[in-house]
Amino acid sequence: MSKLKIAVQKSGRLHDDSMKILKEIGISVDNGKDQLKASARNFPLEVFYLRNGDIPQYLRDGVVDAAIIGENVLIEKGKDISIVERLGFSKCKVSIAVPKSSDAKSLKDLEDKRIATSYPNTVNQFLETEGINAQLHIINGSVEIAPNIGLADGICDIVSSGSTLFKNGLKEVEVLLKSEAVLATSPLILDENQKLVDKLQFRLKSVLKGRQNKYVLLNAPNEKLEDIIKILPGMNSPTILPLAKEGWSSLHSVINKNEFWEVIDELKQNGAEGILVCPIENMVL
Ligand SMILES: Nc1ncnc2c1ncn2[C@@H]1O[C@H](COP(=O)(O)OP(=O)(O)OP(=O)(O)O)[C@@H](O)[C@H]1O
Ligand SMILES: O=P(O)(O)OC[C@H]1O[C@H](OP(=O)(O)OP(=O)(O)O)[C@H](O)[C@@H]1O
Ligand SMILES: [Mg+2]
Repeated sequence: MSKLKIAVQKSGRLHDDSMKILKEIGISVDNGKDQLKASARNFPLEVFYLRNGDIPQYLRDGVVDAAIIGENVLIEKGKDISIVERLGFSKCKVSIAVPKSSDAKSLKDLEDKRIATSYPNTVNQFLETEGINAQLHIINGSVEIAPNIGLADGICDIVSSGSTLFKNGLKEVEVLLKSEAVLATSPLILDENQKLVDKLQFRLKSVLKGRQNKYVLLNAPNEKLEDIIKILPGMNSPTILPLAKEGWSSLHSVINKNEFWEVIDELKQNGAEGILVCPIENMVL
C-alpha cells in the first residue's frame, strides 16, 4: 500500500503547530527528536522533517507529496505549487519597513534606494508591478538590522507582532502580503496519494471548523428563551431541553467563538445562568 510523504518543518515557527494539527486529525507519529523521517502508526503516512525554505523544491521534484509550509515561502519560491488548505496558524505579513526617521511612506518612496530582504522574488514582483527601481540586498536572516548598519534604506521581511521592527527602530510602511501555514501538494502527486491527501483535508476541515466554534450550554427561565435566542448570533435552531426546575430550560448550541464573547454580558442581563462554553474537537459538515 502506498504511503503519503508529507514534509513538516524540522524546527522553527511551524514545527509545533504542524505536529499538533496532525495529532488533532488523529495521526500519531513516532517522534524521535533527531529523526529526519518518521512513520505514522495509524495512517499510511511518512513525515519528513525539512527546512521550510527547502520544501518548495522537494514538492516540485515529487520527493514529497505534500507539505505543511508557510504560504509566504510558496509565494517566494513555489508559485507552481498548489495550496490545498489554509491552516490558520503562523499568521504573519511580509512587509516593507524603513527607519522611523525616514520620510518614505510606501514602496514607491524607495525608488533608487537599497532594500535588504530574504524574499527577493516577492519584492521584485512588487517593484515590477509598480514600475519602481530599487537595489536589492539579499540576506538570509537578521534583516531588520540592515538599515542600522548602513546596508540598506529599507527592508522587506516577516512582521507579526511588530516587536522586531520596534526594537530595531523601524516602521512598517507597506504590507506586500499576508501569510499563514498551508497544506500544499506536489504537482507530481500520484492519484492514489491524492486520495490520501483528500482524506487528510476532510479531517483538517472538520478540526479547523471546530476550532472556530464553541458549544454553549446555558439555563434560562422559559419566558426569556425567545430574547436569548435573538441575542445569540447563529443560534437559529438551538436544542431546548426542560430542566427539572419548573419553568426553566437548558439551551444548547454551536456558536462562533468570537461572536459569543461579544454577547456574554447581554445574555446574563437577559436571565441566562450556568453558562458553559466547551471546545469542539471536530465539526463534520
Ligand atoms: N514572527 C512570526 N510570526 C508568525 N509566523 C511567522 C513568524 N516568523 C515566521 N513565520 C512563519 O513561519 C515560517 C517559518 O519561519 P521560521 O523562522 O521558523 O523558519 P525559516 O527560517 O523561515 O525557515 P527554515 O525552516 O528554512 O529555517 C515562515 O515562513 C512564516 O510563514
Ligand atoms: O513582528 P515579530 O513578532 O517581531 O516577528 C517578526 C520576526 O519573526 C521572524 O524572525 P524569527 O524570530 O523567526 O527569527 P529568524 O530570523 O531566526 O527566523 C521574522 O524574520 C522577523 O524577524
Ligand atoms: Mg524566522
